[in-house]
Amino acid sequence: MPAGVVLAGGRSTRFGEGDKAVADLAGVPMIRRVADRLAPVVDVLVVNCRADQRGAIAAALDGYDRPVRFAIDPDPDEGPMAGIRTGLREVETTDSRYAFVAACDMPFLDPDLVAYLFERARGRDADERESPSDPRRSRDAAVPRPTDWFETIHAVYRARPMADACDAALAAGESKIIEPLFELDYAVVEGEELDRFDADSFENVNTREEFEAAEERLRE
Ligand SMILES: Nc1nc2c(ncn2[C@@H]2O[C@H](COP(=O)(O)OP(=O)(O)OP(=O)(O)O)[C@@H](O)[C@H]2O)c(=O)[nH]1
Ligand SMILES: [Mg+2]
Repeated sequence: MPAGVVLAGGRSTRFGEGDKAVADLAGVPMIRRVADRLAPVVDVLVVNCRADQRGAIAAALDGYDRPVRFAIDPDPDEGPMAGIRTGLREVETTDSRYAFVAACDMPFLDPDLVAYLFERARGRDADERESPSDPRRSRDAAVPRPTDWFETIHAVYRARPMADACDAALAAGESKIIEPLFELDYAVVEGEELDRFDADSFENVNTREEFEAAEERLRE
C-alpha cells in the first residue's frame, strides 16, 4: 500500500509566471499530470505545499482517483528537504510504509519505473550487487542514478527513517538532499537496470522554455 508524495512548496522563480505546480500544461495543470501518472501505482497521494497554495492545488486535483492529503509546510521556504520531511510525516499517518517522492514539475514520470523502485526498496526482484549475502532484504530507500547524480526527488523512501534523517540533517544546518540518504540503508538503481524505463521520467520543468517544450511534446 504505497504512497506518493508530490513536493510543490517552491516559489517557481525560474518559471516566473505564477506557481508552476498549477500552470496549465497542454490543458492540464502540471501537478495533475504528475498525480495522474502516479495514480496507478500509489494508494494515497500526499501533497506538500504552503498554506496559500492549497486551494489552487486542491482545485487542480479535483476528482482525482486516489485520496489526497495535504502536508502543509509549518515554515515556508525551508527548501525541498524540509518538504520531503513534512510530506513523509503525513505518510506516517497512513497505512503506507513506503512513499515515492517526486517534484510537482515532472510531467513525464514513468509509472513502471515508480513501481520498480517500490519493488527494489521492498527487496523483491532485486539484483543487488552491493550485498550478495542478502540480496532480498528490504531497504530504507531506492534511489535511481541515471547519471552521476542521485535523483533524490524521484525516489522511494521508507517514511519514518527518511523523515528522521531529514530532521537530523536540517537540525545540523545541512541543506543538500543527498545528506539524509547517507544515513539510510539504500539501494541504488542504475545502469542497465534503468534501460527498460522511460528516461524522460527524470525530466523536470523549471523555465518557461522548458515548459513550452514539454507542452509541444504533450500535444504531439
Ligand atoms: N516544501 C518546499 N518545497 C520546495 C521548496 N523549494 C523547492 N521545493 C520543491 O522542490 C521541488 C524542486 O524544486 P525546484 O524545481 O527548484 O522548484 P522551485 O523551487 O519552485 O523553482 P525555482 O524557484 O525556479 O528553483 C519542487 O517540487 C518544489 O516545489 C521549499 O522551500 N519548500
Ligand atoms: Mg528551487
